[in-house]
Amino acid sequence: MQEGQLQVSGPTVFRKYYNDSQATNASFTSDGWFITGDIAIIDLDGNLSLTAREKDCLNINGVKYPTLDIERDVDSADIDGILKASIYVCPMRLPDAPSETYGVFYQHHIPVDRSLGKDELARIVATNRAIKAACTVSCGQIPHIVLPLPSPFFVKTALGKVSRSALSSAYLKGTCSSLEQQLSAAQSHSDHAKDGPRSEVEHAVFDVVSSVFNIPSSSLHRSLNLFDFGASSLDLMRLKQFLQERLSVSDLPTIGLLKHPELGPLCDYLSLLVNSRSKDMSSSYDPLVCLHSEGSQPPLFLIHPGVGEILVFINLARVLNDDRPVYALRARGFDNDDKAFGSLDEMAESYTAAIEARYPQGPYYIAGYSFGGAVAFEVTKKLESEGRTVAWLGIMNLPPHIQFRMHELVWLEVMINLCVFLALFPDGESGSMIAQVQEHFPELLSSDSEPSCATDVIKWVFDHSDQARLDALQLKLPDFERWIRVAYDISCTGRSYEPSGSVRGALTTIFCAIPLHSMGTRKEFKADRLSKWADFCQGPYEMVDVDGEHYTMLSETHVSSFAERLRGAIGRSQLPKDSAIPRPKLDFDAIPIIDFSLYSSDKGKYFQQMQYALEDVGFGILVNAPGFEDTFQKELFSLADQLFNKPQEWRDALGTSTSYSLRGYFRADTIQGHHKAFAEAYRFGLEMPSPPADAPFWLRLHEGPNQWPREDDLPRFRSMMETLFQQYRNLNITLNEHVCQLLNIPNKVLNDFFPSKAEFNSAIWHYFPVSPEILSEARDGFLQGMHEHRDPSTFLTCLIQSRAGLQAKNHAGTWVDVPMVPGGVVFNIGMQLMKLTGGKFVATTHRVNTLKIDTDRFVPEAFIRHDDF
Ligand SMILES: O=C(O)CCC(=O)C(=O)O
Ligand SMILES: [Fe+2]
Repeated sequence: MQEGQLQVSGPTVFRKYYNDSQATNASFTSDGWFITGDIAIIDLDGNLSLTAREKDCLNINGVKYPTLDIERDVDSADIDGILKASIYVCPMRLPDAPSETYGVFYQHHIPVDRSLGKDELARIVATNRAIKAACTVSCGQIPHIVLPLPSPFFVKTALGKVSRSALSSAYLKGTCSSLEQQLSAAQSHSDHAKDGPRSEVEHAVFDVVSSVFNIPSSSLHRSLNLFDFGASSLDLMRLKQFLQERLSVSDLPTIGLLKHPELGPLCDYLSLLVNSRSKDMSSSYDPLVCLHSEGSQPPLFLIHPGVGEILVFINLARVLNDDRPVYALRARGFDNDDKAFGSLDEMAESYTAAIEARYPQGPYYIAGYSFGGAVAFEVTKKLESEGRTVAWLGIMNLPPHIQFRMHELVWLEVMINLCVFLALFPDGESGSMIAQVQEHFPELLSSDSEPSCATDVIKWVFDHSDQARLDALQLKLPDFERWIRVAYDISCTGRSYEPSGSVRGALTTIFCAIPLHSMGTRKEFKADRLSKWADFCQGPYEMVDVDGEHYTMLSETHVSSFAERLRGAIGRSQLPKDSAIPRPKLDFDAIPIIDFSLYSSDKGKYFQQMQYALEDVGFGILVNAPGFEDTFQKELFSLADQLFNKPQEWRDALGTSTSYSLRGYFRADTIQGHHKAFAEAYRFGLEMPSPPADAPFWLRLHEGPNQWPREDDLPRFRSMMETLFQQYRNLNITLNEHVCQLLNIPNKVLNDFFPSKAEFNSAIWHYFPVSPEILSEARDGFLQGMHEHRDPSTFLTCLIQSRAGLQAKNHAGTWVDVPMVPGGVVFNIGMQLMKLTGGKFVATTHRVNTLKIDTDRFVPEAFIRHDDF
């Protein structure tokens, strides 16, 4: 049972649109069935269910793009000059075009037949350009037309929705051609002024690009990216050939195109190439080719299959749509005198280094197609052995043991495989091709290495390939020959490859397609071969069936469904990632010091350090945090010093025993038992009215009027402490947002729960220095300043300290000193935040050790819902 297009016919079905043969032709099959536009399924009992609307999707070369998604993306781009939800993406088919395209129409007040002023045109051109860019980013396809139209064009259907087909057909009928012409003239004028071609070579490049991609030159500009507007591997081959002809360059390196997908840089590169008349413009070998440059998530790295090229990933990168850049790794040996890699390990070494250099911070997402799967496995192990996090490893239809297969791959077969891969023979004819080649070159039978007659064989096969396909690929004999050599060298590296070791943390996904004939059925291939990956994964591992066969799983037909499964797998990798990685938490021997100003100058580094502090240590010291300058801190310490130096009776008069809410002064060294500490404190918070006398004590804790010393007794004390209090609040609110970014949740989530001011309190601690009298009470290197504990706080706890003395316990049980850094703010995680993050952030046990305190230590701190003291 399969879904299909619902077509209806019968006495109750209308037979044509009145006076509109174009609409009729578009909506009826040639034998008179009405194409409803619904996708439906009929079950075994004959029940019909509608499953989707076909017309809500664009169908470009067989790839479907939901129009609503594109509209939503344009809406969220907040483009000047359009109202929210007033934009319609309308599929259309131009006369004689092989595939559908689309137009974008939005509501505007100008009538279509009026001639417009210069400024008005310029505004609309800017809006249209922004819409075009947003659409192209959204679906990878450039709209055929973007037009503002007045409201009468936006006809509603019986269901009250704007009819997209009415918009398309109004456009196709030429109803808005005067407006279209005015805009197109204005646009090409502005393109020229701003961004258009600047030299002869550039004009030539624009012309060629325009004809290869069938886009008017007027809509090309230097910042357009070939991949973003949907270049396929075939397009690139054609582009290369046309550029070579037009620029009279005999051998334009493919890599030159792959590395300069933006028109501007491509023009610069080609200008240099032409001007220097040099054939060799490719720089030294770099395996990475960027196929998609945008996205907020870590990049995906894709490793080439046995043929060494990465063209097969271009479509995948185009439809992946996973908010992450995509890089492909291309084998060595295609360009200049580059030599192929001598071993799989050398290859993995080189790719690992390139990946690390491009994206040092990780985590890594890596996949390999066919032979590339084994390389991806080796790269993953190398990264993990260097302590890096690989979140996901994807292996596309390759078992771990490949030696037997690589030995099967004699030279002849490697060559034929490349032909199959490039579709140089009609379907199903590769077997007979092998037989024919063997008949012509009997010496091949006994040869598993490259035969002496290789050049003749290659030429013979080339001559017997599908010439139309060769033309379409623009593949010339020397390129074909070199390619076969690279592919053969790669397959040789696999002959001695023995998998060993295992992937530690990454989720490993094995994508299973229909295997090559010699491997049996998919079921057998999975059970006998692919499942052996389980022996090489310590982390989670899964098998995912995909559409198509070994060589077609990424083809135009299957690439969308493959992309969907790949996205799913990457998505799953994020869940078990943290629990699966056996990186021990609390494995620290120093407290990280983080420069807050990195947040502006190098966000990546800032978050990397923050992540380590929150996930692995539970503690950190921020320097350059706004509002905590060293001079400000010093004044606070000096005021604290003055407060605690007042006579005992003066301090007792501000004592907590006289405050319902326990605000004020108290001595911790008079407490008996575990909580006894050689310290005293002054507690305060936001000014609050006295709680009712009958309120239960737990509702009164820390909420009430402060017991401030008199201003003339201790000038500036109150105002400085109130300022500090504000600064802590502000810092917490900022850090909450950073925490959200690390947790990958909307920035405001934590601040939405940030408590009202009343629940935000402060204390100033005064720790007594070690003295001969109390020294005898020390046990195991510890004398109590504050007992060993974890904070109960829900948000980051922050404090400033005048001296060292605080210690945090690592996983080995060693106490690590939290150093005193002038102008620093110590922050740490409490148990609530640890629980809220499922243990991602760690609440670390800490204490204050009087043995470390040689002279009075003052600590004004801030806490939120923090009543453990
Ligand atoms: O005074 C210090 O350094 C630490 C204080 C503390 O851990 C707390 O109040 O929870
Ligand atoms: Fe604490």
